[in-house]
Amino acid sequence: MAGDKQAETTTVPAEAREKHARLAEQIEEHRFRYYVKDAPVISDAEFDKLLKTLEALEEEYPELRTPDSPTQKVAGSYATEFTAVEHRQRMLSLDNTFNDEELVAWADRIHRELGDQEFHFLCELKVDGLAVNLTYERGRLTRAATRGDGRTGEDITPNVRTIAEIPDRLDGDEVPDLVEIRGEVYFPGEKFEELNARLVAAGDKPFANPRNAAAGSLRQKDPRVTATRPLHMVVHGIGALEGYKGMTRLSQAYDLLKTWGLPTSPHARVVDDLDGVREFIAYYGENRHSVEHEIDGVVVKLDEIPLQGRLGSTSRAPRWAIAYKYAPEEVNTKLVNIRVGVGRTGRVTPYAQVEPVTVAGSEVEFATLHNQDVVKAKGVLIGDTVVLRKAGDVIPEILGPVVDLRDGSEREFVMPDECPECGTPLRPMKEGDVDLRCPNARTCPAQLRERLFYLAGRKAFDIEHFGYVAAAALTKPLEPEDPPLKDEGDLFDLGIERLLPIRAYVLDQDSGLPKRDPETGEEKTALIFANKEGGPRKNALAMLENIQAAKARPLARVLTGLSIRHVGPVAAEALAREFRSIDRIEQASEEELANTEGVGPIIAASLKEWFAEEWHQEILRKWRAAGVRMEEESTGEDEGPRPLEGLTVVVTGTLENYTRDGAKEALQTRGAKVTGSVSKKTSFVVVGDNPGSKYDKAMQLKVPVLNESGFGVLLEQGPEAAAEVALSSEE
Ligand SMILES: NC(=O)c1ccc[n+]([C@@H]2O[C@H](COP(=O)([O-])OP(=O)(O)OC[C@H]3O[C@@H](n4cnc5c(N)ncnc54)[C@H](O)[C@@H]3O)[C@@H](O)[C@H]2O)c1
Ligand SMILES: [Zn+2]
Repeated sequence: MAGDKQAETTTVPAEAREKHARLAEQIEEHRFRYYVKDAPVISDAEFDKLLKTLEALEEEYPELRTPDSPTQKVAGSYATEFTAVEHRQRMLSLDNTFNDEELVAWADRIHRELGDQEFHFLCELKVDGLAVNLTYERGRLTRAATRGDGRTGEDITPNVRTIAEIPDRLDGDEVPDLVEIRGEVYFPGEKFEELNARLVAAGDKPFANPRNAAAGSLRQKDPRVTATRPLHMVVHGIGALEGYKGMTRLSQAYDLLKTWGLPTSPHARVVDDLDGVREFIAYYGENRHSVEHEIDGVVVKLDEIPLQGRLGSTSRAPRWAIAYKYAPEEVNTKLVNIRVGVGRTGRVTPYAQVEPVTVAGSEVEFATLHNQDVVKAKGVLIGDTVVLRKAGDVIPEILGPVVDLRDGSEREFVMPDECPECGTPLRPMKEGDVDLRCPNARTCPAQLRERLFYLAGRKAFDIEHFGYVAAAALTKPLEPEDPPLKDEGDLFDLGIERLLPIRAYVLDQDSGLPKRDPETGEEKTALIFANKEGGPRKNALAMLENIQAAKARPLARVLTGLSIRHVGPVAAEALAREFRSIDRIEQASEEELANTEGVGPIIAASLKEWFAEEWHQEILRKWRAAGVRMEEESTGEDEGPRPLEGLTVVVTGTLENYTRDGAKEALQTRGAKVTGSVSKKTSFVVVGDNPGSKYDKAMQLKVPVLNESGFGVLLEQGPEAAAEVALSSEE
């Protein structure tokens, strides 16, 4: 019986054996593309899944776990362009964990092995680059090599010598006879696009992501090419060591390496227990992008070097260290199309439409591309498989193409000459600008739709039930041909009769594209405001009611709703507070506007431009006629007397009894205008400690200057009394 049982467990079904062989071959192929060609065709997450599948298969049929299996080896190989060199001590990989349970299991095992021994965890960042081994003999860099298969790497000494951060000679007299320094070479993310732009311009292959760029840049046949690449290194370990004693803690060894001039990481941290490790993991999970290099996780190590030796290693990884991997932010997907969108201010931007993929927990179908130069710089073609990245809450972006998967059917993106929504020829925003713009601001359906959507949004009129679909339907219905809104001027005159017959596409707010029926794939159209019986929908009536209610919104919101360039909610608040009516804003000189705190010259110019446009004036006329608020209503609190009306005051330096905002408010509630710069028209300059150049300017222009007690006089007794106590340049 016992014999039978054995036979059962050791017989691997042919099917499993074949599956194993197939997977192993695929894995080796991907490793070759990744480590030797620096051009993987699948994402790391996909690759890890293949490896996990293989591991699971070997778990089920341990017989398959031969020393040759990809699960048992340090991944990697070496290319024939380089001379093969043996590492003195093997370069290992790391075991991975993806959750707390696995981390606890790893730590438990250490506790078991070490018994009562005290030990510490050293937490480091897992730098996403490629491993290098630097050999220093008597303080001189004699060789640099890639990891290769862990025993044999590629000699890349001349290339590594081009990296400024890596010293040719170690500082200090007390250096070992021989030491192998292990570290990670990385390519900084913010330089990545620039590199691809250069490569594409020269007709070369762009890289898919910064990690591949690091590997590809370092592993150049010609080190002069490497020298042009902004490579950096972080030290993360020590291999062979001869003629040096007394390294007992890895963290202290790093401090020592630092004194030798090696680039150690400022982020490593020693902690006492797993809670400390968890904190470190959580912190960098949140702040993953505040670091100078890409990270794909955290590496936790046993800090005590002698104890590391006691734990030892498997054939591929040390037992005294483990990598905790964060959720992947990069996936591969197909670039289905590059479309162009028209924004609220008419800016026309290309964006990528990709085959929907899930990344960092959400489904992504669109990614930003900014402008046509960015599309070129990234070197992506329509139809490419691309690496898409979604980092935290940031809008998804395309890193680069997977060039090796091209089949010739891909095509280049061509920026259209005409607005995709209204056909107007596009123009640069300003002379020499890359960004193009649809100049048809008034009636371009895209611009009007975006303006209306913004106007109805939280920051402006805040009109409930007036969403993107309604904005689109009111400006570009399928039926009737004539839209109820020519521009936003007509908004407050809308009545239900005009709305009922409207049929339109149901638009997706993110893309501006019609939503599709999931079954038929057809673009959805609907009667937007009428119900099946042809009567008004509840939502439509509520929307109309809310539109009417919105007429009484505070002036700042009305201003925001006008979509004047650069005038967002903050500037609108400043304008409303200062001028208190649209008429007064219009009548103010550009200089007055520019001198208003929170406004400035750019907004001032933009306001002047806006008011000069006839159709904008018509919007104001119509809104006024409809009863939209055009003046700030005086609130109870600041309705008191305004003894400082007509004065312009500048506050500079630090006051003892007032914050800057407090001083400003005290002036404004009394009717004074507070500006940021001193001119001849300034009535008073209030100076605290360390006033700086505004004080000098006041002296120069002979503007009365008040110290803090003089400021008190101004507030309490008014301008005449204040003038008496003012300092002036005569004194
Ligand atoms: N997309 C593909 O086709 C493909 C193919 C092969 C491998 N890969 C990816 O490569 C990785 C596997 O590579 P691996 O076997 O080298 O293991 P690994 O990258 O998961 O971990 C080992 C390596 O981490 C590096 N490292 C970074 N920071 C470190 C630190 N602070 N301390 C110690 N080491 C640090 C070292 O270079 C070490 O060799 C996986 O992410 C895998 O997805 C992808
Ligand atoms: Zn247009």
